[in-house]
Amino acid sequence: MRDANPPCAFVSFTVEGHFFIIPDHNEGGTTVIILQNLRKDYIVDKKSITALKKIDLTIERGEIFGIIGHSGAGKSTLIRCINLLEKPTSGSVIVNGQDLTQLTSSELQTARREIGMIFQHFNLLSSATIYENIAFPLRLTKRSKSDVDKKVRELLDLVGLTDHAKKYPAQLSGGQKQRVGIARALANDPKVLLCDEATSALDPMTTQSILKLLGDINKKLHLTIVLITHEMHVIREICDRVGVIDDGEIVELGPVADVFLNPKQRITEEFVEQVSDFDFPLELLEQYRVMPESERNRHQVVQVSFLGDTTFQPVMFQVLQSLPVQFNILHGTINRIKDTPFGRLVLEITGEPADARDAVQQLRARGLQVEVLL
Ligand SMILES: Nc1ncnc2c1ncn2[C@@H]1O[C@H](COP(=O)(O)OP(=O)(O)OP(=O)(O)O)[C@@H](O)[C@H]1O
Repeated sequence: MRDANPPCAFVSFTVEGHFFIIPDHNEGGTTVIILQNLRKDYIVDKKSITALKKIDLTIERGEIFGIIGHSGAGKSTLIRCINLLEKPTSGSVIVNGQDLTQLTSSELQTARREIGMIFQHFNLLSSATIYENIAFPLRLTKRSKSDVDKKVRELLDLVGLTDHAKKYPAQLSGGQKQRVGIARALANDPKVLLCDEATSALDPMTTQSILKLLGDINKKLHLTIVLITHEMHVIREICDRVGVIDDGEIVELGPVADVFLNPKQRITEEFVEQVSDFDFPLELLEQYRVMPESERNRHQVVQVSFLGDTTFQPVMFQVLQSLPVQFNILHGTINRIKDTPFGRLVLEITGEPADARDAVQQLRARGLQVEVLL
């Protein structure tokens, strides 16, 4: 599990009130993106619209970082600030150790080769073949014809489109077009891939296959991926960490599993509910509420959440069997958050109230998350 605040491979210092940040070459080089105090105002009809207020964010090399938010929250502006397609009003954007806001336009052009990007509507050249679409960014770097050919064929193979090289975009499905977009974005071996709602125009099956491809590429190339989405299942499927953006601010940030298990903001709870397949019928609790108090006190209903290895370990049953209580499973599911198994059970614990409380404490002491429902 990664830290919410990953280690930084940059050193920062202040001289005469000015804040400086430079790469620390003695470190392993784990930090690839730093956004500092980022603000973006758009001016429309002489009125200012604040799209980003005060964004501070650090993204580690090799991680898949998701940004989720509702329409208008500032997601597109934020991701487009990372390659300076949008110029921030203030703040710094440090990618691969360079503050992009300080570069000349030709330096920025060079720096952008290290930052690939894919888009919701693919942005392919409709009059060029798939081969030519992928070759396009390579030709801008003055590579030899044979180098270009070798690289295009490697990329076609990577995204599974070797047999489609001679086709035109209009002859491909949406998923295949996005594969071309991915191949084109990877042509110059970028260190970062930005995904702007890359699966929003695709059906669920195709979305899965594109997310799988992005996950595989992340592992194979150790590529840092930043994606924006309004769909929590995308975050759950491939992201390591997530930032929730609301009204231009990141209101919650952390490893995906933590955010799923313990959402702190109402907006995050709403996003988590989008993908919740844990529909415990709350009316089941009614049968306890109508019991005489003396009998009701002997029943406790708890929801136990498991993450990672504990999901398949008999920890819970060992604890409950060691105490003078009986238990009964009322409801349960097992799912996955990225590669981590994640389970939830609703249990009825029957026994003396003190023993039931003891059971809850012992479960918590073993690292299980326990919420008392009744
Ligand atoms: N080019 C622009 N000119 C003026 N205002 C803009 C521009 N782009 C975005 N905005 C405004 O900035 C705010 C954030 O927009 P942004 O597109 O970044 O949000 P978003 O979360 O990506 O939304 P969506 O999911 O609908 O694309 C909104 O109020 C939007 O109207």
